[in-house]
Amino acid sequence: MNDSLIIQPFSKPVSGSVQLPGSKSITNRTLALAAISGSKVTLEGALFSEDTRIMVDSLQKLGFSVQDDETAKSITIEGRSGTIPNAEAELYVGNAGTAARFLTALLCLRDGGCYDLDGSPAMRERPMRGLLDALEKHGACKVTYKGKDGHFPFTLETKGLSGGYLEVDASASSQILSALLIVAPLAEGEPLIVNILGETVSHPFIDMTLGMMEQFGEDPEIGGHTGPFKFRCGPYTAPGASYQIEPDATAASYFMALPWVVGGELLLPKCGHIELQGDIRFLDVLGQLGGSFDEESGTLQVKYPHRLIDGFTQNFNPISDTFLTLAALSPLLNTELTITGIAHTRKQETDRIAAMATELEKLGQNVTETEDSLTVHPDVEAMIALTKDAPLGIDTYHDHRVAMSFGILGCYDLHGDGRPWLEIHNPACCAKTFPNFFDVLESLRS
Ligand SMILES: O=C(O)C1=C[C@@H](OP(=O)(O)O)[C@@H](O)[C@H](O)C1
Ligand SMILES: C=C(OP(=O)(O)O)C(=O)O
Repeated sequence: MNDSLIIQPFSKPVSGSVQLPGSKSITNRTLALAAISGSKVTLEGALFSEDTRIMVDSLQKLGFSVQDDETAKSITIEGRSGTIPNAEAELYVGNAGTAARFLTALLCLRDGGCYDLDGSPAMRERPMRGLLDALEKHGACKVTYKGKDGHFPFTLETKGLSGGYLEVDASASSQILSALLIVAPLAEGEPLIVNILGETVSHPFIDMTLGMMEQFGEDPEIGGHTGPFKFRCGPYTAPGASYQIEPDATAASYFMALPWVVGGELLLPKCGHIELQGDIRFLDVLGQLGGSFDEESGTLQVKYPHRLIDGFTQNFNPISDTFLTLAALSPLLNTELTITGIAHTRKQETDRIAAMATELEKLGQNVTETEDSLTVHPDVEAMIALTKDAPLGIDTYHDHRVAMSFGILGCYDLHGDGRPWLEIHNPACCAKTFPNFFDVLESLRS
């Protein structure tokens, strides 16, 4: 793919059906749960992208048998009942938050292992301390940092996970808690009780973890879904020989938004059956923008009979991966938009609040940031003036969601004559979760 992609606006309302990739979060959770189960499982409808490739490659380096078939979108993995086959490995987790946190916890199940872990430059800045401190304090590992304390790269000398009582600060990322919950039932001896210190962000992802642990035969004994959590001891059992992965609800958010931008309607097969992913609640946000949704045989139909353009305030903490989808469209609203609850996204692929603010300001929008919020005062006239002579370039900061969100905005026929006005730099960064995003968008145009 070229270094830059000029987005061709849609000259007529969109219609058609979008085949979405499998969920990143469910694919990488299934791989982690299956690896430490006593079962052989085939993931169907799995995501094939950078983040899941990293998980598959790492599990193979650790000695697990993992076979994948990208054409069939299936991955088969043989569980080793909590054993990590190889005692030594060098793992590279790129910028995959799920792989970084889930693998770190998984490794600690091995007594006497020594693993070197590193990530991309962005990952070296992302929060790991809550997880590493909890594991180290519990005696499950010794961590030697090779760069900045609390961050990648580090060496993990692992000692096995014992039962007892463990406290974790997961206020920087829910993945820290999810990682511990995934390994908790494999603790040796007495059951492991996991207690949360302070607030957790993105709580629907904790529900996803607990829901999938339940599918794999575990159920917390106490504390419900807010903790403390206590599981029985023993490996997981897969719910069957195959496991169907839901389509990715965050990826769906771009195509839920597209008909609002260009008119028309889209069909999203299997999106009517999404149960594990909180991001499907982005539909409630779009409902406030006039969206109407029908569900037939699991296919979700998205259309906008009334294109409401009033702005509003919304706490995006539970669905923070989708805040960029809405923020990028804010220039097309007619009143101010405020998004709150997103401080933790400053420590994700990039500082997402700063990235969105910078790019929206480039488009002439009046933007105010606080530590945990973003307010946009839309100014469509300024955007028209700034793009009248040539397409304006959007920087994407190696963040797939910045690229995809502004990609949807660029589909709007801003000048009324089909002239392109937005150019996405480094569109290939979508490979993290949705490698063919811009091809799918193009197919809808024709
Ligand atoms: O557990 C998961 O699969 C995820 C949890 C969320 O991370 P944070 O809890 O760090 O927000 C989300 O942003 C990420 O894309 C996927
Ligand atoms: C935050 C995200 O990813 P990660 O799994 O790396 O945290 C994301 O996909 O928006």
